[in-house]
Amino acid sequence: MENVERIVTATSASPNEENVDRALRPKTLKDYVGQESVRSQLSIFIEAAKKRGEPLDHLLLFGPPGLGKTTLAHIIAHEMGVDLRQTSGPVLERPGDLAAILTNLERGDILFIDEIHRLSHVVEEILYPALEDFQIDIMIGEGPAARSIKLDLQPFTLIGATTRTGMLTSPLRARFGIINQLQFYSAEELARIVNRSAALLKVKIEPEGAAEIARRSRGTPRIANRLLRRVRDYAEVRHGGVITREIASEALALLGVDELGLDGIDQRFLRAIIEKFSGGPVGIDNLAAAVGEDGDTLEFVVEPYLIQQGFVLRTPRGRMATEAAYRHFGFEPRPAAQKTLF
Ligand SMILES: Nc1ncnc2c1ncn2[C@@H]1O[C@H](COP(=O)(O)OP(=O)(O)OP(=O)(O)O)[C@@H](O)[C@H]1O
Ligand SMILES: [Mg+2]
Repeated sequence: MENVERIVTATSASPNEENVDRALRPKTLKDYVGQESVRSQLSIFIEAAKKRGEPLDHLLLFGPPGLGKTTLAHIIAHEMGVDLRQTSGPVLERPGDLAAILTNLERGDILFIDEIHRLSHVVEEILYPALEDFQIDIMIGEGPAARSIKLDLQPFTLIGATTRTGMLTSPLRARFGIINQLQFYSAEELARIVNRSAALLKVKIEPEGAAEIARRSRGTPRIANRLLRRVRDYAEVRHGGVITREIASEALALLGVDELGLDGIDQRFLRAIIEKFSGGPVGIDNLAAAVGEDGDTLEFVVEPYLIQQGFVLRTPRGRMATEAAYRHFGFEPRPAAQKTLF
């Protein structure tokens, strides 16, 4: 069962949800909503690479969970007309695991490594010459008889995805020709995504219903699609299936998602800064303890959206709640709150 309180957390929860993710994934760059600058850059790079008959440059995609990194990797493969091999940092335990994949790639193929910041050092070292010269050095045999041999690879494209670009080593980062950051989506873009998903899922939805879901989706397509499915359940049981604005709004309130799309963790996070730490500044570890959540989750999943929305400031001395956060919870802003900033 999905935990209702965490409904707007973007992390993909269950294998079942991954199936839905896949079914709702746009297949072409044209159907990929939003991310204008990334999209227009990529379409030029893709066209140029195709004209030259060369593989695309290695590409790094980063941004919070659920914004469409995996989707984009698949779209690029589709647009280039090549196959995509998907793996992830933690899955590649030994150099041999990666070598096996690399030597099986065909010319122009895409290797997609999710959570690339979690590659182990020894595996990462295999990757460097592979990316640069399409060659790998592997050790054959053991002990004194061990020797290293070079293997040639077919030219390929690496697409790395990460939520935490800061954790990438600089040699690895330097080997990407293209680095793209995905941004949170606007409510209008999310409404387009909700309408598209509703059509695919054969859900009846009014434009205001889609807009309501979009507004409360934390700028994140995965959350928009998840909320759509929850609201659909509610509409089917209570209202004969059509999602109107009122029904969306009622259902979302029931799910603990407030008018701005903030869920249980967001609310506890902001309230803790305000109520337990007098508005901050407070370090992420203290906050994690107060909220009962893992610090990394707070920093890389919860906080980015709250910062983007102007509820939290990240300062050298820690996190601070802004006036907007005080007002959102109906508190009088702390008089000194803004002054301590400077
Ligand atoms: N630009 C987009 N247009 C339409 N739908 C999108 C877009 N981006 C993402 N989606 C939808 O959101 C879902 C989640 O996207 P995706 O799995 O690509 O996110 P992700 O960035 O890889 O997340 P994670 O960091 O958790 O791996 C997909 O199923 C897809 O349907
Ligand atoms: Mg992904």
